[in-house]
Amino acid sequence: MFPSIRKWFAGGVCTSTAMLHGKVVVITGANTGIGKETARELARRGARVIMACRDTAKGEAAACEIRTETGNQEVIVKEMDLSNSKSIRKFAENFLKEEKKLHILINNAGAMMGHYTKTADGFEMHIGVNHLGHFLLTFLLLDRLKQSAPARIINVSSMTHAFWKINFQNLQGERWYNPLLAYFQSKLANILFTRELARHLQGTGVTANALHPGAVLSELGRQSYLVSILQAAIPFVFKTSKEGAQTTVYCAVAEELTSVSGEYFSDCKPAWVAPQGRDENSAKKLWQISCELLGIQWDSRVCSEQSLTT
Ligand SMILES: NC(=O)C1=CN([C@@H]2O[C@H](COP(=O)(O)OP(=O)(O)OC[C@H]3O[C@@H](n4cnc5c(N)ncnc54)[C@H](OP(=O)(O)O)[C@@H]3O)[C@@H](O)[C@H]2O)C=CC1
Ligand SMILES: CC1=C(/C=C/C(C)=C/C=C/C(C)=C/C=O)C(C)(C)CCC1
Repeated sequence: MFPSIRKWFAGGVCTSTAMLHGKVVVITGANTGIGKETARELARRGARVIMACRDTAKGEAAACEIRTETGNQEVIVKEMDLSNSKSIRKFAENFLKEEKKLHILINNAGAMMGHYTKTADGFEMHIGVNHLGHFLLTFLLLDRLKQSAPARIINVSSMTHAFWKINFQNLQGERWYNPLLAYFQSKLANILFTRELARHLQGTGVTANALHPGAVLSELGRQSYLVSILQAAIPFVFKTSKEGAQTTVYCAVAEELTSVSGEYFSDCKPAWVAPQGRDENSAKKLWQISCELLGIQWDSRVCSEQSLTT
């Protein structure tokens, strides 16, 4: 009985055997948890994997393990702190100098905080790292993705997007604050961003999809009492990080998703999106506010080039 219950909690498995020789992948937050297991699997499939990590020592330890296990020496660590737009711009600038192709961008990194904190740019940490950091990174790397089409952008969101809304009157939590609600808001932002991004990318050969990895026994709860308690109290309902990486790997490699864009997946299949994640007006409003906060103009070639030098 127990193994079958455990198998149910383990969730969907990516059955595609597609290999990725000659493909370049960027994964944020790849030093641990779901990101590390995604990096391991894509390296095993032959991709050149750039692990974008804020702590390069932790990143190098993970990369070394992956290189040894898979025999793929093209697993590279680069520094990027999503809580600092200067660091994101520096990463993108170096990447564009060094890499001529980018086929898969996986916006995986995620912060879950226990109290109010701000990024170096003064944004509330959840919206700053989980949404705005990835929004800026995607903007800076988009031309390379378009040049490498067919290409894919994958945003790791969460089922918790359904538990809250985008509070445009209190986006940065300055009026009142709850860290868990701020996390939920940022995961909803991931879905709305994906939706609007897919619309912008129509006809470019670049797709954008979002996903829920499942409830995963990773380091995500390190600063959240609630998640730590859940992980300790009911560990059997949580996936391992390898199980949690399956839907990301599916979105990255599945042949049937080549021209699927703007969708949301869980357990390697399409999943239900809460009404607030399907709201086009919110998606457009969030897009516009994100551009304003980051000082970027998405559709302007001139600004896109300037943004790399400022
Ligand atoms: N675990 C779960 O149950 C669920 C997770 N998710 C999502 O999955 C994704 C991966 O999370 P998971 O593997 O579980 O969590 P982990 O905490 O294990 O991994 C998160 C990764 O993000 C990195 N990160 C955090 N802040 C920053 C930053 N400022 N700049 C760069 N990297 C950063 C971490 O780096 P470092 O090690 O240096 O802190 C780490 O590599 C997240 O987006 C999360 O929201 C969604 C639903 C459920
Ligand atoms: C109890 C229980 C569940 C546990 C859910 C949990 C523990 C979710 C954690 C989500 C997190 C941490 C999301 C982060 O973005 C399941 C698996 C739905 C199945 C039904 C019973």
